[in-house]
Amino acid sequence: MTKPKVLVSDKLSETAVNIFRDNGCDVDFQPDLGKDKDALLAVIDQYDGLAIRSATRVTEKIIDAATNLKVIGRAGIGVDNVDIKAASRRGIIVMNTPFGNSITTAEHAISMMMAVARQIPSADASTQAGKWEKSKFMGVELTGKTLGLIGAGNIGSIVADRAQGMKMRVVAFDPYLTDEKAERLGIEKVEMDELLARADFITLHTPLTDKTKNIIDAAAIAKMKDGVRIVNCARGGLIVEADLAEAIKSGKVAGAGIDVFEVEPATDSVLFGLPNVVCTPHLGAATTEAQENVAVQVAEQMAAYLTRGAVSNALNMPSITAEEAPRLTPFVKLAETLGSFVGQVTESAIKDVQILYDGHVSEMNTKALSSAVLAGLLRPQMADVNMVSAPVMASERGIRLMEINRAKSGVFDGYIRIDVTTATTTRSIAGTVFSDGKPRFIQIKGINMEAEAGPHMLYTTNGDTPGIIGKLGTMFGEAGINIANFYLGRNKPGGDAIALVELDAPVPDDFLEKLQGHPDITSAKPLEFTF
Ligand SMILES: NC(=O)c1ccc[n+]([C@@H]2O[C@H](COP(=O)([O-])OP(=O)(O)OC[C@H]3O[C@@H](n4cnc5c(N)ncnc54)[C@H](O)[C@@H]3O)[C@@H](O)[C@H]2O)c1
Ligand SMILES: O=C(O)[C@H](O)COP(=O)(O)O
Repeated sequence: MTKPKVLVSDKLSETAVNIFRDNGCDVDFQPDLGKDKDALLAVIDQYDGLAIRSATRVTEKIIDAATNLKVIGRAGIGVDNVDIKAASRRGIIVMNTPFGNSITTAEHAISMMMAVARQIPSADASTQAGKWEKSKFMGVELTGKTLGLIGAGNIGSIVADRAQGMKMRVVAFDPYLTDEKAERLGIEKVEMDELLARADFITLHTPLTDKTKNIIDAAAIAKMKDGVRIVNCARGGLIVEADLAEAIKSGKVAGAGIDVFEVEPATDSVLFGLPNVVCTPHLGAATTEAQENVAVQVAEQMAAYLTRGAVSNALNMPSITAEEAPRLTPFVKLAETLGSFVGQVTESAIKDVQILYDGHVSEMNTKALSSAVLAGLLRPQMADVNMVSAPVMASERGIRLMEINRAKSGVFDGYIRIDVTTATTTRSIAGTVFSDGKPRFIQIKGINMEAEAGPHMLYTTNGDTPGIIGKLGTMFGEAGINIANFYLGRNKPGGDAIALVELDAPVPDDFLEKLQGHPDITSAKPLEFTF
């Protein structure tokens, strides 16, 4: 088997290279390549994995050219430099390392807060310039002051903890912060306007999203206390730099610590040179410890996915641990097969997909299984869809997904049933996995049967009349088509009957037409399954 090939296109610790190699991947370490988008574009089709930090911009154009890419690994937290939508559509997993640099970044935010409180950079420059400007650099204490956190996730929580150690009172605005977590952290949850009105120091710890972009603008600054100090070690674009610059000049804002900029690298900024503005070049994650953490973690995660199918910390796919992967894999295959069956017999737009997980299957990673059902269902329409892209494709097509988990309710220890509804009908199929690890159909259209899924199958429906099975068998024989397996089922004597026929090769077109024109056969559909 050829080894997966990984490109490291940013400045990652070289430990990552060894981890990739030790875990069965070939790796190209080109730490400056990511900054040159044309160079990246020219080589990206050679790689199965791309490991990056924030300097590589993985645009839709890069993703379109990345015909072999399976995983993008961000050694760090923010993934705003990756077009996740485009990656998902192409079935490429995007993973990050959500905790590896959080302590380091929180410490940087605290350092910035202290540097701004005591004007340390300017005092240092002045002192080293031979001036002794003791009265010029009057600072403020942190003890007893109110810190307002905008965003109280991983980094915000650590900042809160460290600030409390310095006897600050901490309030936070974060719509997704639960009351229980706020209580556990010992912080007061407040609305944005209250935070702006009460905080002596404001630090930002949110991702850059449509909602957080420009969250600190002139209007927000106007609601702040006079003499407030602001720190941004999260993302450029959260603060409108021109508005902050005006507020610094007017004295409304007494200082700012800025690690991240609207445009990076920031070689020029309206904030440069203003009094008590402390700037660093996106150094939040820049410690030996954090860089080692994120490099090791991203390499382990990517290699685990490329060589063993384990998924962790993916932003566009449910996690699958290396331990559960072997047990889950046959059920993923089953889920895809059930989806594929219905996808192949459905020729109109799908509205709803209901997936029932019964018995022990309901305790598995059903998110991953649902992605597999959708992938199987959509593949007849979209050849390249996979478990990553299927949920996006389904939602873009307005397909509603509903999952039901249920305790064991029948003879099987566990099974999956899917009901797929179009404008005119609902199709239903159920299946399970036996100890041989192979998918079995156990019910089609509510009719019980037990059929092993094979690569080439024919599905027929007919009225339950005497002699039909013999007629079918004769037709196959006369056409010289060998039957590998023949499975039958009916809802009641004389009612609806179905047959699933496994063949050694795909059903020839002329034979299919003959079957479809036969007066005793209601429908005949060829089915192909890839395992
Ligand atoms: N400067 C650096 O080098 C550096 C290093 C690491 C992380 N970061 C950035 O820091 C940010 C936070 O990282 P994290 O690990 O704490 O992420 P996180 O996901 O743990 O926390 C983000 C928090 O922001 C909150 N949030 C989302 N939308 C919000 C809104 N509209 N208003 C208020 N809060 C909102 C979320 O509920 C969440 O609690 C990320 O953008 C990350 O990229 C920067
Ligand atoms: O989101 C992050 O992890 C930080 O912004 C760090 O970015 P960097 O890896 O480019 O330093």
